[in-house]
Amino acid sequence: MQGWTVSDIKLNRDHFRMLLLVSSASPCHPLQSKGHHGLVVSPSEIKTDNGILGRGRSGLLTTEYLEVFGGNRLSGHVKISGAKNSALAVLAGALCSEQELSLQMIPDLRDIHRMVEVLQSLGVKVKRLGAGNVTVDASDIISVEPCSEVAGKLRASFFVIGALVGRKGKAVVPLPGGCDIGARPIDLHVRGLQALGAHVDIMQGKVYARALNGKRITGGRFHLDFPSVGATETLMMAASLADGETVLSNAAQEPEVVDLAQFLIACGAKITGVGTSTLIIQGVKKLHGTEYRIIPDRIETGTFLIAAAITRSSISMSPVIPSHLAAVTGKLQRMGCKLRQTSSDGLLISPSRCLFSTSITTRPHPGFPTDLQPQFMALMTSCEGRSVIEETIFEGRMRHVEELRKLGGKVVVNENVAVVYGRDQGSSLSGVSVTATDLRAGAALVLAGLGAVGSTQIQGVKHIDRGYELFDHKLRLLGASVERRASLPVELMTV
Ligand SMILES: CC(=O)N[C@H]1[C@@H](OP(=O)(O)OP(=O)(O)OC[C@H]2O[C@@H](n3ccc(=O)[nH]c3=O)[C@H](O)[C@@H]2O)O[C@H](CO)[C@@H](O)[C@@H]1O
Ligand SMILES: C=C(OP(=O)(O)O)C(=O)O
Repeated sequence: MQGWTVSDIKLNRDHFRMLLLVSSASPCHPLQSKGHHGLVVSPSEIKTDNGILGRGRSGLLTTEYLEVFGGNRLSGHVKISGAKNSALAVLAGALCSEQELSLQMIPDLRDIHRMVEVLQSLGVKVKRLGAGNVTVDASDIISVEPCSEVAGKLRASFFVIGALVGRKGKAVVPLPGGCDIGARPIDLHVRGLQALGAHVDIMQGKVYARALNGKRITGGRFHLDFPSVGATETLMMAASLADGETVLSNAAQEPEVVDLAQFLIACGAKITGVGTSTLIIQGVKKLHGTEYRIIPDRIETGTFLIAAAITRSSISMSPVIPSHLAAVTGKLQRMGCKLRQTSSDGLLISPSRCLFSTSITTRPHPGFPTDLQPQFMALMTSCEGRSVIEETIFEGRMRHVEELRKLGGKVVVNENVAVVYGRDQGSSLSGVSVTATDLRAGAALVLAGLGAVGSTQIQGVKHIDRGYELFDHKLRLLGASVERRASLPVELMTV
């Protein structure tokens, strides 16, 4: 196929939009390859002197940023979307089923789009029916190697290794991407698959796994040194289609792991101990079709609770499963927020004007979730007193600190412990341009902007779009002043 190259030209807005349309094609089916000199319009990456452009919601590529004017009080109700991390795991799990599946509450997110592309590259038929309803038909798997270019961009793509090894006896899966919050090795996935009867090699960025007997893995016993969410999910999928019994001990108990287990059970898997640290899985020959509804996103819920707290506003939200958020709501209550269930799945938060400092230590579920740590740090800068955060899950999850400092947050970090000084102790947020380095860091900066004086511009919106459905739109509906702005580059860089 012929390449599309452009050299030494200035592009006006229309040229640029045309190129963006071209470049919104799937990287798994590129429209063009690398040329000689000049700009190469690659589907995944367009370079400008501003950096690499992100993919916008409309399918166009733009360098977008969010502008938040702080100080608005929020009010009203927010609809919570389906859980990103459940939906991703269930989409991987869909590979286990030989019949069509009907999934509800699948959020419309960048990571979900990528996961769909990963499945499509394996021959899976996915139809988006709107309003979070999706059908997935993995009856005909034509490849056991997902498209590297997309799979390498998200963490959850790696989880397909379990489903493929279970269903087809082999898989070749690229090392995963995901948020840049630590080394994030995959040793537990690999050792677990070996314990279940697979031979695993890692070569040139790809993991090759195959059943030792050439056909089906056998199942086995595996103790996870750490209750890894992803490794538990990978192994649960593989074990569901193994020839024998599997016992996973020290398994993760996160609601998203439970959701995947419930989904697999609905497809005919035999799993007991769901929600505990020991999972016993009797392998079955095949899984069948089902209808399944994803749980509401507890991290999105927590983010909106913090949005209310940082603006000292009362808002309600649904659907919510309060038990999924007990560690978070407990902390908010101790800081001075009133929380009330308004219905079986509705939650109302009313913070007092003065919130007090607290301490959090991130832990596996039911402990405080690491995915809400950056957002909580933003909130702590607005409280009275000195708060302490200990991050124990990811060694690199403090990158938001530098950006919060630019906004006027006083935070001192020593290894994995951050001391956050409240507004009576030197923190005083006022708007400035900051950059999201990962998904939750981005959310934290938006929340900080809501509580800051003046205009905060958050660059790196592509990270936020990976995991929050219509984040800025939902905030606007609550009365926040948040605008998504596109900064079109004047000139594209040559490569
Ligand atoms: C797509 C998805 O569901 N992402 C979530 C999932 O990520 P993910 O599944 O990657 O997180 P894990 O629970 O596996 O990671 C937790 C810790 O275990 C370590 N580890 C993990 C696997 C392994 O083989 N070896 C190893 O050492 C990691 O480096 C990390 O320090 O759970 C995390 C912890 O709740 C969340 O923050 C992520 O949002
Ligand atoms: C870390 C996260 O996602 P991922 O594991 O996909 O990088 C997250 O959702 O906060």
